[in-house]
Amino acid sequence: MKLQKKEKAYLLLEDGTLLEGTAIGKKGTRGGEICFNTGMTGYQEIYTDPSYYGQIIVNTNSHIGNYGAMNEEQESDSPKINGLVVNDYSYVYSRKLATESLQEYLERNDVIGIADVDTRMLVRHIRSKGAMNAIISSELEVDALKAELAKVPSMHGLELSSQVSTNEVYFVGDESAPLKVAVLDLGIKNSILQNLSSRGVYCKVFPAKTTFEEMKAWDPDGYFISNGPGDPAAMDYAVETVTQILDAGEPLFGICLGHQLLARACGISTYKMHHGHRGLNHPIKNLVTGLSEMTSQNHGFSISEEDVKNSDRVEATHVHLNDHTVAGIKVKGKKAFSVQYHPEASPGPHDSRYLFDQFIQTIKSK
Ligand SMILES: NC(=O)CC[C@H](N)C(=O)O
Repeated sequence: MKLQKKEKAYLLLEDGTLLEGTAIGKKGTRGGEICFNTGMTGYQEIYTDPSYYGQIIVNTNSHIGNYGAMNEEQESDSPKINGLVVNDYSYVYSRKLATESLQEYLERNDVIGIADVDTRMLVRHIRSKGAMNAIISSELEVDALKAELAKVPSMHGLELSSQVSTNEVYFVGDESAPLKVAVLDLGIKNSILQNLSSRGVYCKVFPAKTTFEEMKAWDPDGYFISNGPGDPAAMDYAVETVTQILDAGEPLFGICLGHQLLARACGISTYKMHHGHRGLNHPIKNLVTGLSEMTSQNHGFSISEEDVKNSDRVEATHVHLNDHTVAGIKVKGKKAFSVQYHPEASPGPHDSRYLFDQFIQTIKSK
């Protein structure tokens, strides 16, 4: 093992909180919205989930890096987080299948991070003060850092999907599969596409700003609206696409950002949560079956409970048992439904994968 020389890094929060730690990953300075994920495993899947684009992630699990990194655990082509905050960082790894250390992986992919931070204190701080911007630096002193932090845009009102979506159309699955689904890529995770293709779905993945007419020209059996980063209130272009899919009466399934956009297309407003839901053990109740499921979550916006209650267009199908936020909806009289959480897991429990089967049943009943 190469001996690591410890270099200082700072983490500065928008409310003035300043923490000192050790620089990890690539050296440099980068800001974003700070949020925490409570998952005990799956760090590489989290860092490569494009929904985290623009955000600095704090892992609450205190040991990070100890099982290294490997290609099969990428949820997109590279890490998408703007920064990483951890407590006990491991430069060595002890998993046979891993191909490199987390340090090699982060350096190679330009991810800036800080270790040796009291993450328990930091998480309690974010949980009581709410989501805010922050900046990590291994090169600037505090005054210069304050000036850089002031330039970091607020997540409120930010459109980010078009920056992480594919530029070119591509296909996933077997061309001779029985079903064809048009996928609107707003920052999609690989495991969603795997969950569809392994169930006999041939997927054509379209860039974020594709219109309904362009997708329809392929003559798909159904439409999927993906997860992704940013504020759904800044995505009228995608709300328009979803509205047209609904008007055409086509089967539609949305996950996370896709859920928020389906809600907006039905006149339900979205709002920024105090500090969001990010972890692998969020309890959800399915209001149709009465059964509960443990879910993987990653969202900082939510759809209005009040609007859903008063809506004659949608009904709630799932509720989050910790705070009673709406976790799933279906559109009355349509073949369209969505969930706020991640049935594909990766990382996380597999309780909710039945939703992919439900989508396929919905398409078949067309
Ligand atoms: N995972 C997602 O799709 C996140 C959706 C949205 N960007 C949010 O933070 O709520």
